[in-house]
Amino acid sequence: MFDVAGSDKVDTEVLRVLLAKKCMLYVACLIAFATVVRPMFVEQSMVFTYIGVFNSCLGLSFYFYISPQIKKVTLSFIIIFYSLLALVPLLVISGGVNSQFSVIFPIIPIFICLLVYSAKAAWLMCVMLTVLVVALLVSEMHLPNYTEEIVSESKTKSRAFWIVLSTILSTIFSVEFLRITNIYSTRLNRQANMDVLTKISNRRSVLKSLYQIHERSLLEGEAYAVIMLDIDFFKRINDQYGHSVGDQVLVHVAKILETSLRTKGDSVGRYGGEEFLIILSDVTAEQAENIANKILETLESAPFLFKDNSITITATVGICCSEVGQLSAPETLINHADTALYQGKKEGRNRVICCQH
Ligand SMILES: Nc1nc2c(ncn2[C@@H]2O[C@H](COP(=O)(O)OP(=O)(O)OP(=O)(O)O)[C@@H](O)[C@H]2O)c(=O)[nH]1
Repeated sequence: MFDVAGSDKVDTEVLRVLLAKKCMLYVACLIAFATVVRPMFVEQSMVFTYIGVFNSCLGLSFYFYISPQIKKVTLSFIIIFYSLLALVPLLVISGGVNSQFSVIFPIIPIFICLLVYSAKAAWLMCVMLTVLVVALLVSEMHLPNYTEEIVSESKTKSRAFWIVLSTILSTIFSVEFLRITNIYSTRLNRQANMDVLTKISNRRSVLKSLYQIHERSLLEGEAYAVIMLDIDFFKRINDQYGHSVGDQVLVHVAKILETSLRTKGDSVGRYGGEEFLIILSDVTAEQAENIANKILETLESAPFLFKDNSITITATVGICCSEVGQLSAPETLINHADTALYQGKKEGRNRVICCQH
């Protein structure tokens, strides 16, 4: 039953890093392939072969170096560094600004946006490429002409201008694309984690918080509490006032629960139907029991007002606290809290039961 929250651990960041890693392998293989095949069709200096071998080896070493744990900033720098290290010698020996390889420039910021998802990295690459074009332009008369091609100065300048312009344009478009996809992904993420009716976290999201709190508690040696809260005789409210009033009661309860908790460290979500899951971080069993009792008092003292009716709401709570040093799996704590909740229902409802595990 916890598959959804568990699979969230493999988040989009990790997938992006794996994609970047794969791209590094493809680029290395492509360069190696071009290094072997190109001389079969075009007469070329051995320097191209040496650069090709160097570039594919460099790409392969980055492929092995990149791991899912790598930081976004490091990955950005690797891609920028690799692009420049691969391009500069190639451009120097193949005609500088007039090289056939300079057309690759505008594609690089797009790649960076797709792989690292960083507008800053894309702009940094754009600036580096512009500096490179200017440096090649300035140093042209000082560098030996390996291609022995004669291109007029005005044509070289015009080419440099268009390369820089298209690199800037492609950076603007890719950064804008990134901004729009970010807006959509934030919206989708919010929808995927929110309960449609009560607007608090849904089951998936609260379970995710549970795993996060569990992992933090393991690291910091703190205890946490899992609380299952179920509204008493909710079916009667539905039957007596209708489902839409039942829905509003759920919203009312969700609001009370949300305002009763600390904004930092605690978490509440709708677990299903009229059942809510609350996670309290860094608490003792006694503190958790006090908080749960307070929540029940608040619920009872804040009836749901509907037309001329006042619906008093009570709930039953089952609590299970983790033990420092021997933290049970979150699943076990939920099962124990659930058992305590049903014991509370059997004993007459509107009460808090702490599990003994
Ligand atoms: N209005 C509304 N009702 C819901 C929703 N989800 C579940 N329910 C209803 O909640 C009721 C739960 O009924 P029971 O499981 O018998 O629980 P109860 O009446 O609260 O009784 P106890 O839990 O034993 O105190 C059912 O009638 C469901 O149809 C919802 O989203 N909106």
